[in-house]
Amino acid sequence: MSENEYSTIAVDRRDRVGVITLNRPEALNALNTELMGEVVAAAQAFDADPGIGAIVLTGSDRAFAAGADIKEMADKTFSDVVAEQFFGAWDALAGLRTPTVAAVNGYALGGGCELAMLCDLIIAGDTAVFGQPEINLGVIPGIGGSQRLTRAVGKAKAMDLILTGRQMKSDEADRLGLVSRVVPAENTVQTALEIAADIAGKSLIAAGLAKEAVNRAFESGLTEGVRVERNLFYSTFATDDQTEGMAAFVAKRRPDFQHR
Ligand SMILES: CCCCCCCCCCCCC[C@H](O)CC(=O)SCCNC(=O)CCNC(=O)[C@H](O)C(C)(C)COP(=O)(O)OP(=O)(O)OC[C@H]1O[C@@H](n2cnc3c(N)ncnc32)[C@H](O)[C@@H]1OP(=O)(O)O
Repeated sequence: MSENEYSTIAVDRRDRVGVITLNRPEALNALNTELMGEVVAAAQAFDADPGIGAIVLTGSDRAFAAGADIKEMADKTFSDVVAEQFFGAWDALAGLRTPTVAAVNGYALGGGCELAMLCDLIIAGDTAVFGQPEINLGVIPGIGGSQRLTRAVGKAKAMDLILTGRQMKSDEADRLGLVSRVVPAENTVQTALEIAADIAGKSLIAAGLAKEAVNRAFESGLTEGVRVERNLFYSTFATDDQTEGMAAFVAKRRPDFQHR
């Protein structure tokens, strides 16, 4: 779809940074099937564009996303949700090569917190609140929240947040390592754009390999993870970017990465 054909998101491009803004303010950016489909379509389009080196995902001042759309789920049955192909959308986001940066102000709850945790970096405004309140609805996190939150903050805090459904403010999220940085809410998006532009100025190949290596830590034991990292490191020496990067340092000049 072209950038102006989306109805639940706004899509923008700032040089080498793709920007996706959730745009369902009437429902605090609740994640319904239409919105998730559009987010994935826009993100995959940016991911396929060699001119894009990073993707920023953001919402409004009041809400990044207040969760999956409860009104869309309320009448679903066990068979309905088992049959839904909804999870494919989330798997597609998790599989992006391009580094992703979530810029979070306001509510990131349930699926909203899970969506932020699918991103590689989370830049939180000081008004951001995170949580997995699904238990209040008689359900549990369903898109990785119990897995990614536990790996991010540890069992004790994850159990606290998931069993009580409480909200966690940005300072606690920062202390626990759930978020990358906390900034004044008025600076959240601009800071995320600046960080994304910084990443987009690196070698796109090296950034993709670095992302794969870090994510492998979620999937492997230490020995296997170090082995994978080592092979990915070796592979950087097959790229022109490694040659250019190291030659630029020696010559005391900025590298001109060509992403190959
Ligand atoms: C994904 C959909 C589809 C597909 C089917 C397949 C199902 C299986 C796949 C889905 C798996 C999902 C897994 C996920 O882990 C599950 C969840 O995310 S469950 C939802 C978790 N989130 C919440 O429980 C938060 C709910 N919201 C609130 O508690 C409050 O709104 C708030 C955030 C504390 C803010 O409170 P207030 O400031 O008082 O604002 P309001 O409550 O009045 O809200 C304003 C307006 O927005 C509507 N709204 C808010 N949150 C949601 C939501 N999650 N879904 C739908 N609508 C929401 C709210 O109803 C108000 O609208 P209005 O009533 O004025 O029309």
